[in-house]
Amino acid sequence: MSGHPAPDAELDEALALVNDCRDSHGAVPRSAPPAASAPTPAPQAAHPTGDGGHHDVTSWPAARARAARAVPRTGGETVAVPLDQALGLTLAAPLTALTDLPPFDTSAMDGWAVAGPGPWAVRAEGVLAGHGLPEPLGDGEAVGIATGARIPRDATAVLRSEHGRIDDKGRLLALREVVPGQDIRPRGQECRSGDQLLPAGSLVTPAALGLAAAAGYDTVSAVRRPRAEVLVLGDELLTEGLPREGLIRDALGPMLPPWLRALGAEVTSVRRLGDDAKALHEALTTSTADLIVTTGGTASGPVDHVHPTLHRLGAELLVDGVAVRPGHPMLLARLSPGRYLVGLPGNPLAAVSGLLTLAEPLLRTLIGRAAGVGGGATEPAYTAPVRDDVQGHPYDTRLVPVTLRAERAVPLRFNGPAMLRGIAAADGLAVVPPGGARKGQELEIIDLPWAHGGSGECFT
Ligand SMILES: Nc1nc2c(c(=O)[nH]1)N[C@H]1C(S)=C(S)[C@@H](COP(=O)(O)OP(=O)(O)OC[C@H]3O[C@@H](n4cnc5c(N)ncnc54)[C@H](O)[C@@H]3O)O[C@H]1N2
Ligand code: MOO
Repeated sequence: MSGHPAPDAELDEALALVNDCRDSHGAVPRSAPPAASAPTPAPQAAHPTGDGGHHDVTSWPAARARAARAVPRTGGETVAVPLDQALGLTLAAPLTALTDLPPFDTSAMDGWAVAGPGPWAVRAEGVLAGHGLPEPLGDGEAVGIATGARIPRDATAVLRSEHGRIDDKGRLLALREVVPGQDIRPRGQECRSGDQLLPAGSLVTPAALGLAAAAGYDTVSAVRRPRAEVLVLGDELLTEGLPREGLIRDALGPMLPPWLRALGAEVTSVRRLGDDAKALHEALTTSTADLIVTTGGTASGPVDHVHPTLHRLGAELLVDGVAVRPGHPMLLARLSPGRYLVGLPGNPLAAVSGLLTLAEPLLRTLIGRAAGVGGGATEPAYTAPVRDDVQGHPYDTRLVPVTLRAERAVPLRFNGPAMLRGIAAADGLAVVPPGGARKGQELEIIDLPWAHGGSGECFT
């Protein structure tokens, strides 16, 4: 579709790392001036949309901010979730300790609990973790104790097993100086009952689950995952086998559900509707999802049914076209209070762009993790210097797949709107301001869910 020559065929490698960041439609001449310092984009881009000019195009930062603010900050519904199902959710309320931690004075080491200065007479029966309350110690007495066991009343210290010796009269001798309180973890050392351990809005991580359990929780109060439904439009799409006779494989049906899950949604269904306006209308009127994500059909071709269907439904278009490449026909609509639609362009990298520009900020607010939203950014901005000059669009932001090497962002080839080869090897998308970027310029990086660790844990 772009009409660009294929990348250098001699460099037939999985991904070459070059400064080859052409616009898909050849809209940017090679002489387009790279920006020495990035201009601040205007809230509304002033240039024509290229699709008939039927709407105002929103700047990329403004589109993200609008998507983040489309939903009330209160976020979604609060639910009590058992700990084993809460990973990846957001805390709807602060995690407050239900107990002191530790809940009682405990021994930090295996050895003896001792009372007063030694040598000590050693009791016959020791104290183990999880057992009943031991008898108080008298002055000059010691009792064998295990790590985690309750400290007997009136004990003054714990002597580690390697620091004590039983003499031939059966008395315990200290081989080191004994400091009062040593190796005793006093009740409440970590927290007192009622202390806030994590604020509302925190991600429930494996560590948070451990902390919640230690602090007495069986369930946590979390924000319900927003329900998302994916509607894949297009008569040309195959779900299996090789492309043939003008038909191509659907790349978005397999890609979007796990990605939406990584952004916090519960994907209830993926439906392939073809280019059928009636089916689309019916799907939009009957869906109970919080978020419908459509793919394709956003432009103004003869079978691009998204705009006419939204118009017919009286939906409120919150964002209708964004000054970003790829992906500029993306849109965000409110179907009714609490029900949203993100229209992703059909070109696969353009769809990724729409997902990260509109669906991500919207979902962040819906899952209650929008605390950091301000001035349009949906997360605290994170930047990296770009390794090479990057060609820009004269008016629009560009999102360019990059890998991060030695703390520099390396632009990847195969970044055309219809290509997934670059993004599949990327760690993030660099945000290239209108006019382009110079080698060494700090660019905002949008992280991809798999960028850290690659364990797949993000796709819960
Ligand atoms: N006259 C104009 N035509 C187009 C414009 C424009 O401004 N004026 N914009 C172009 C841009 S940019 C994009 S992006 C696309 C957006 O098109 P749609 O959202 O209407 O998507 P389709 O036309 O249905 O498909 C576009 C392209 O993507 C392929 N596709 C669609 N779905 C999938 C899928 N699930 N998996 C893989 N590939 C998919 C489809 O076959 C087309 O090649 O419009 C331009 N046109
Ligand atoms: O080029 Mo289209 O940018 O949005 O694929």
